[in-house]
Amino acid sequence: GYYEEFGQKQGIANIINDFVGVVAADNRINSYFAHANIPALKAALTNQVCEALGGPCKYTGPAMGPLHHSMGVTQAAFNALTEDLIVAMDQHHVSVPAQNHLIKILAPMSSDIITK
Ligand code: HEM
Repeated sequence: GYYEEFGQKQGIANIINDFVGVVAADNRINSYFAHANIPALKAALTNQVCEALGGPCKYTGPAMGPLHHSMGVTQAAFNALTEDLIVAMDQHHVSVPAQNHLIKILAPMSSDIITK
């Protein structure tokens, strides 16, 4: 399954680690993360992606809407973040079908996350 293709929880954690690094270096969106708790963000994203891919993890944080509600996330920022995730998945040689599977799960969350 896709969970195995991503390298299970450790593989996902490695991809998320690099993804957050790509975001931090991305001047289009890194200002959103200026005050973020990066270790907590990495742990939460790892659990969320692991669960979404059918792994034995559970994301226990707030729902996406309330969490991002006051951040003023734009469509352009959402798209940039998605591009950064693809960069990180490419770096880890995740296959295109597996990448598309994850993007298809995340894309509908944009309606809760984009508020501006
Ligand atoms: C499908 C897309 C997204 C998902 C799945 C997602 C997921 C998450 C999760 C799970 C957290 C919680 C971290 C924690 O509990 O500590 C979080 C926080 C956050 N997200 Fe997102 N997010 C998405 C899109 C975005 C976008 C597009 C932006 C802005 C460009 C953004 C900005 C933030 C910020 C600034 C935080 C707060 C970090 C902190 O205060 O410590 N997110 N996101």
